Amino acid sequence: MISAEDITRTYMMGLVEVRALRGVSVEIKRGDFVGIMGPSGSGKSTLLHILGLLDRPTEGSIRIFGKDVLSMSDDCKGRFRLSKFGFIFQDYALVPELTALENVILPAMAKGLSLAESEKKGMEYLSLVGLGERANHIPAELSGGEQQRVAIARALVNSPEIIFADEPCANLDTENSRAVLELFKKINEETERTVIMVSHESWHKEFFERLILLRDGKVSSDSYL
Ligand SMILES: Nc1ncnc2c1ncn2[C@@H]1O[C@H](COP(=O)(O)OP(=O)(O)OP(=O)(O)O)[C@@H](O)[C@H]1O
Repeated sequence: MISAEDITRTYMMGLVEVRALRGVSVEIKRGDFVGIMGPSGSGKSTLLHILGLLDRPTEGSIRIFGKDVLSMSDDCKGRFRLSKFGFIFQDYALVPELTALENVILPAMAKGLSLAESEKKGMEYLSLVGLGERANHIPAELSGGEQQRVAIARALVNSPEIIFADEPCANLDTENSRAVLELFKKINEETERTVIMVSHESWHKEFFERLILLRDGKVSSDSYL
């Protein structure tokens, strides 16, 4: 489903070259629950952003659902992301002035659904993450764990086939982290959604089905657990 070959990503910091990825090849199958782990600076977020089409590699090729995604225009990539991908970031990235429901429906409205349809779907996903009763609260009135669950509902609202999560538990305590991981596992098992998640907590491994370890911008191991 995702086939990435020989991905490199070099950043220029003035005259200094930072080689974040040095030739990464991965094949991700439909329904995989993949953890990407490795030391700080090993290239985990860079790889996630590249696979999620939020960043371009310096070299390499990526096919997603058989499409050569790197040759797409930015507009086309945007539409592709909106219909096929859901993103969850460590800082939740919610709009502070909007209610939980209004935040959740943003991708559905951007995709062209009517307000009524978007709200119906939004409520469905807020209920799925256990926040049906908090739909009219703004982020400041919710705990960190609740805000992350709103972000998860938002990532799911367009029924994406692939969920990309960049350290989604970084700001959560163990109990809330476990709730988020259990939710991913449930979504993965019940709907065969692919989940690709960056983490640096070794206990998260018990939830993953497959673990890709990065070291110095390369894959140091890749195995089903
Ligand atoms: N926008 C950027 N400009 C310059 N260098 C960058 C940029 N983004 C990442 N890097 C560098 O690329 C390397 C890999 O970064 P990346 O964030 O992918 O690592 P990571 O494994 O996710 O790290 P962490 O666990 O600390 O978040 C690091 O050396 C980082 O400093």
